[in-house]
Amino acid sequence: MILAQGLRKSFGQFEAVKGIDVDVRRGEAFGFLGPNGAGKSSTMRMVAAVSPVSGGTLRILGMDPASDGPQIRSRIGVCPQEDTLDLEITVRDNLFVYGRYFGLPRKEVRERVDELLEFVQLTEKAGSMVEDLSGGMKRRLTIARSLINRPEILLLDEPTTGLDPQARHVVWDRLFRLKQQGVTLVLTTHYMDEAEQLCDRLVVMDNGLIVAEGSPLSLIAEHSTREVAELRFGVGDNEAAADKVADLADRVEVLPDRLLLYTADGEETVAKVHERGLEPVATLVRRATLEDVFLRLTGRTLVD
Ligand SMILES: Nc1ncnc2c1ncn2[C@@H]1O[C@H](COP(=O)(O)OP(=O)(O)OP(=O)(O)O)[C@@H](O)[C@H]1O
Repeated sequence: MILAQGLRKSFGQFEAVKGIDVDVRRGEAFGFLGPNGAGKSSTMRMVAAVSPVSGGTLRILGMDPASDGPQIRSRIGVCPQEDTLDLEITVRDNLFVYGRYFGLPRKEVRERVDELLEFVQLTEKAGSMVEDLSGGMKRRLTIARSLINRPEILLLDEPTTGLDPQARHVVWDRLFRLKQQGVTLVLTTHYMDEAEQLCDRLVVMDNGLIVAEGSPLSLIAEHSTREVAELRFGVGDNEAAADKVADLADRVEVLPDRLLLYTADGEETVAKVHERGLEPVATLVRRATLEDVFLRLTGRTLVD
């Protein structure tokens, strides 16, 4: 569906994407995970055929965005990071006007709009002005709008940024359904839980480069132990404690507010920490996540 080889994007002297290889297959949910500024949006804009490629090759549905932009854009859907809805017209009219841009006949657009309102659970809000919607409703409307042309690929740039947990789950649920319907999903996110929930495969980006790729589970298996014991000591005591427990874990990370011990059995490790006479203020044993993968690969947390 999407094939990039050595793909680059420059803004003047600054290189935002420094040569990445990506291969997105039909029907999968593919993610770009990385912190702010990693180059995710720049990549998405090239894939959406709205930003020219600076180097390397890019094919979308087998076509070249440099020469086949309109054909590509007619077969993909784009849900941008910022809601770009028209605030001064109704929910229904936002979809209707957008559908007409695609040159669809009125009757067909009307039917499609009803279908999409139902799909994103906004039928009851059809006559409301957009400015009266909650953040989650606006995001669902933007998703509905991106689906008006029945796209084969849906590009979503940070689909749940700024939404509260409940609204995020509603968006995730709709995206799952789209995937079940066979739509290929490509999304960017800096939330590792979102990447784990939604993505079959993903690439981890940092500083314009791909630092790892695979399924969430395979990335965790490759770059982390199964469990992580998080220990909190008093302010400034984490470094000193790290030296005393280093041999208890496969790997130790010292973060400003806590110590992470990577180990096969977190509870057992915590017990051994106590046996050594150390008394953390708080302990937590959890399974490893993509956040741990990112930390391992870059030395930073995703939210730094
Ligand atoms: N139009 C532009 N002109 C100059 N620099 C840009 C432009 N667009 C992006 N950049 C820079 O390119 C880098 C990558 O930005 P990009 O938006 O692709 O990152 P991102 O991973 O999507 O992060 P975010 O989550 O913040 O959108 C950043 O340093 C950004 O400042």
